[in-house]
Amino acid sequence: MSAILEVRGLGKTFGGFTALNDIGLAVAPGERLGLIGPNGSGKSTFVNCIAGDFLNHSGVVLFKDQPLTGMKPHERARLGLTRTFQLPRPFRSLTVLENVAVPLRFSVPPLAMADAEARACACLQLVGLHDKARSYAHSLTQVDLRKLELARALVREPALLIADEVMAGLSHSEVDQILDLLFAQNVRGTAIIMIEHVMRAVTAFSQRLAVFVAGRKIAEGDPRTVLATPEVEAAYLGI
Ligand SMILES: Nc1ncnc2c1ncn2[C@@H]1O[C@H](COP(=O)(O)OP(=O)(O)OP(=O)(O)O)[C@@H](O)[C@H]1O
Repeated sequence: MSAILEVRGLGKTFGGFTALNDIGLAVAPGERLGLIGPNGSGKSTFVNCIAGDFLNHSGVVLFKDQPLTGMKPHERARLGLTRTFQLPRPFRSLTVLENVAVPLRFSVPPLAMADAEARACACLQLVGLHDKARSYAHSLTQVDLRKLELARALVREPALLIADEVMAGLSHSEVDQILDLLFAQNVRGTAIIMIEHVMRAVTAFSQRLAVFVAGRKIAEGDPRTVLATPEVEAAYLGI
């Protein structure tokens, strides 16, 4: 099969500022791709353009060979392209289970409540939150909020998940929990783009690495090779 995601010539400006400049990137089905770059290099803007939260000013995004132009985020999610947000956005007054069931209630066709809850339960089992299913989202710890954010993105069994800094601020062992969870989901067939500043996690996880600096992709390929290139060392690691 061809790439599950193919981005060609993607550009995004904010007023006169160019946040993304002619980005091309492809992800294979089931692949684990790391996307790194300094603060402000355009990683989240890239995610927002792919997920449909931002309108790109040039270029095209193809998912399963279909151009996504004009499609809203929920329509892209229905196709199997989901993302997490850097700051988890649960419905704080709903329970953990209700939060995960909600996307299924609005799927096409919508699932009945009992079916949605059964699938949500299975997903909570996968991310290790099943014992907190009846807790309210506002009562969760940071790591559990990240797991809930992931569960909400994973409950539809997406073909591609974009995990945008899901490990920020977590302890060493909490990072390992999230890594295990992402590896397990990848084994189930989901391609994953990991955007992360936690370098040990992104290098352990990624089969391929892409590096953004100032809105441009400056390197892409095998992680070791990419990290050893002088341009990446200079621009990203500040060496
Ligand atoms: N809505 C917006 N309006 C104006 N400028 C924006 C907007 N969103 C992002 N930018 C700018 O675009 C650039 C890229 O930001 P972006 O958040 O994509 O970077 P990033 O690589 O994800 O950074 P970080 O690692 O800190 O999350 C930054 O200079 C940022 O200030």
